[in-house]
Amino acid sequence: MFSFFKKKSVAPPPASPAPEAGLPAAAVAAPSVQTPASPSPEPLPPASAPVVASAPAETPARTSWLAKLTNGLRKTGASITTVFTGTRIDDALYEDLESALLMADTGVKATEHLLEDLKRRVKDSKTTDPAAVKGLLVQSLTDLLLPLQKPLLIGQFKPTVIMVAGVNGAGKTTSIGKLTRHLASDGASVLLAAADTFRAAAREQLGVWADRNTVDIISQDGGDPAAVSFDAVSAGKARGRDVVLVDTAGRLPTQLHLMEELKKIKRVIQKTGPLADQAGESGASSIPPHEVLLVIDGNTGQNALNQVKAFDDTLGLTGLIVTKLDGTAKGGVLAAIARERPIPVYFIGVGEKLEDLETFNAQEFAQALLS
Ligand SMILES: Nc1nc2c(ncn2[C@@H]2O[C@H](COP(=O)(O)OP(=O)(O)OP(=O)(O)O)[C@@H](O)[C@H]2O)c(=O)[nH]1
Repeated sequence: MFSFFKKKSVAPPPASPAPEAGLPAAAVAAPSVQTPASPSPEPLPPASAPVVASAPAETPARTSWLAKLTNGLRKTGASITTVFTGTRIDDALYEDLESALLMADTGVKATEHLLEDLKRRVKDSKTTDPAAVKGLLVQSLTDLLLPLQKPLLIGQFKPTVIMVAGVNGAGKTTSIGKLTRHLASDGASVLLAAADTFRAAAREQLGVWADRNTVDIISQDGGDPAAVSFDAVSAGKARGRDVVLVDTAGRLPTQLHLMEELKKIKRVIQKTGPLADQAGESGASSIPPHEVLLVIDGNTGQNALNQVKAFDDTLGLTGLIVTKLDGTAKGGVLAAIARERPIPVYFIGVGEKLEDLETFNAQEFAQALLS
C-alpha cells in the first residue's frame, strides 16, 4: 500500500489535551490505491510529523499501476523510442526525435529544451550508442517534469476546501469520486458540494461514487453554484468534516460568463472565512479554498495546455489532475505544462476505475513513456 495523499506535517502536538479527532494537519498524501474501502476505516492518527513527498513505495499495487501507465502511454512513446533503434547518433536522429516529440504534443518550447539538454548529456557522457541516448532522455524528461511532482496536502485546515474545475467531460466528477473513495478509505470525512447545478446526472454520479457512511452531498436543483458551495463549506465547518470537495460544471475558457461564474464561486467560498491551522503553526489561518484544481483530458494535448493557462489566469490554480492518459498519443503535454505553466500535477488517470487514478511521479512517468 502506498499513500495517495500527503499528510501535512504538523507542529509538535501539544502535550496534553487530545486534539479533535480527524485529520490533524496531516498532509494528505495519498490514499492507497485500489484497496477496496475497508469496512470501518481507522481515523488518521493525529498528525505529528510532517510527511514529506517521497518516491512511491514498491508495492504490488504500484507495480500494477506502472504496468497500466506504461500500457497507457505506449502510443505516445512508440514513435519517440523508434528514434533510438538506429546505429548512429547524428543530426538525423535529433531531427527525428524533434518531430516525434512535437507529434506527442510536447510543444515547441519543451521540445527545444529537451533536445538541447539531451545533446549536452550525450556530449558529457561521450556515448556513441543510440540506445544509451534513450536512457539520457529519460533523465532529461524526469528533470523537466520534477517540478510538477508534489503531493496534495490535506488536514492542515479543517475542512480542507478543494474546488475542482475543468471543461466538459474532462473527468472532473469521476476524479472527485475516486478521490472521495480514497479519502474515505483513509479515514477522512468528506463532504461533497455538487456545484454543477446544471446537470442532474453529475449529481447522481457523485452520489454513486460517494461512500454513504462518511460522505454527505450538498446539492440543489438548478440553484446558484456559488450558494451551493457556500452552504457546503459552512456545513463542512459545522460538521467538522476533514475535506470539502466542490465539483463545478464543465465550461470552456472561451465562455467568459461561465469563467466569471467560477470566479464568483471562489469569491463566495472565500467569504466563509478563515480556518485555523490545525498544526498550530504560528497560529496561522487560511481562507478557503485551499486548493483550486483543474482537471484536464490528457488526450487533448496542446489544447489541455491552453486550458491550464486560461483557467490559471482566471482562478489561480494550485494543482492539476490529468485524466485519460490511457491510449493517448499526446502524453507529451505534461512536458509542455512543465515548461510553460508548471502547476503541480497531483494525480494522473489512465482509466475509469478507482485504481486507475494515482499520484504523479516524474521518474515513473518518464520511464513509462520511453520504455
Ligand atoms: N479512459 C478514461 N476515461 C476516463 C478517465 N477519467 C474519466 N473518464 C471518463 O470520461 C467521461 C467523462 O467523465 P466525467 O467525470 O463525467 O467528466 P466531467 O468533467 O465531470 O463532465 P461534465 O460534468 O460534463 O463537465 C466518463 O465516461 C468517465 O468515465 C480516464 O482516466 N480514462
